[in-house]
Amino acid sequence: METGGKASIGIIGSGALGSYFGIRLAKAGHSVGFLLRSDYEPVQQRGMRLVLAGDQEVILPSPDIANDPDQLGKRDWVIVGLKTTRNHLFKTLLPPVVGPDTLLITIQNGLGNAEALMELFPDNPVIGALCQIGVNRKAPGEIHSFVPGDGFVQIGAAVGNRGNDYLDVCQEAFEAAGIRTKKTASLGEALWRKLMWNVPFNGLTVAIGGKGTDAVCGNPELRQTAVALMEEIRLAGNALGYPIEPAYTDKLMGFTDQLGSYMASSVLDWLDGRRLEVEAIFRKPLEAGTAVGVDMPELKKLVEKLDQL
Ligand SMILES: NC(=O)C1=CN([C@@H]2O[C@H](COP(=O)(O)OP(=O)(O)OC[C@H]3O[C@@H](n4cnc5c(N)ncnc54)[C@H](OP(=O)(O)O)[C@@H]3O)[C@@H](O)[C@H]2O)C=CC1
Ligand SMILES: CC(C)(CO)C(=O)C(=O)O
Repeated sequence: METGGKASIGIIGSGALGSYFGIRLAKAGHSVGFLLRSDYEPVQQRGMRLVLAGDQEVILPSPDIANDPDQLGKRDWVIVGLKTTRNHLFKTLLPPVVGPDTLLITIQNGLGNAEALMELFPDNPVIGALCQIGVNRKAPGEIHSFVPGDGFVQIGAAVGNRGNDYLDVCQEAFEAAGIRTKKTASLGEALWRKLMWNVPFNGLTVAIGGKGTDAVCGNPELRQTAVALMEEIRLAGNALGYPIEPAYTDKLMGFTDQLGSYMASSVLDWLDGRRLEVEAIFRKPLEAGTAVGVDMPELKKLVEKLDQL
């Protein structure tokens, strides 16, 4: 797709976050096809809607939907919004929509997603999009954004991949669709910085029975554990070559204090009985940090706890 042009986009994993991107990009004039599973019939009848934090709505009365990836056909871009627990489905869901030049964009949390895409499609451009966006699917095809202003996304190319050539056009299309987008020269560093928040706050809030972030921030012992987890991740990131400064821990704690009772996506999964993304968000960082000699006792305990749930 040329700068300023419109892309043909497939959304594979049209849940909360995938639908958020798809609805915004469709409204901006791109040709977006959504792969749906359980939501297919209700969305066929009622369409899709995005309810923004101030109650404003973006409505797609008749979105282009499919319940089989073959019906979507090859796309210019494919946005992957599956939970990482479903990454084993890449090999069946993606080949029908991915052509030789299709840009693959993973909007998933955690480690290993871009790599899994590159393993299947070694010659395709791959971009990781790390979302500081908070959305929830309250009914089929009905997505609620609960971060005022919607937050933002950080995009970066996977190492050794031609995704770099697509960052500008991707940023431009996202911005034009109302998705605030920053570029990063190091997807790895951005991932480890994001893990510094996801590990303590997605993990501890589940481990204590599915609570908001204030339950961790407001309890001295849990707060100390959250800081210790952040430090373990930061040091692992440093050992892997990502220069994350010590002050970043304080910055994230200060930011989280402002959130009030925020329910991380893992808490919503846990409360709804969905599988937790333990591998991508917790176990892979533990393995990667340990492999470069960083002691991660708090993360080890957290993984053991999450495995028992
Ligand atoms: N929600 C958020 O605010 C944020 C989420 N993230 C990350 O984004 C990723 C997606 O999260 P989220 O959108 O919340 O997850 P959801 O569970 O809402 O979405 C996942 C979607 O994948 C679909 N799916 C699963 N299996 C198939 C299949 N075989 N065929 C077709 N569709 C399938 C599900 O369909 P079905 O409904 O039928 O199960 C569901 O719609 C995760 O990695 C998460 O950590 C990151 C930042 C914020
Ligand atoms: C970015 C954040 C904190 C939600 O926007 C998230 O990653 C999550 O809830 O899992």
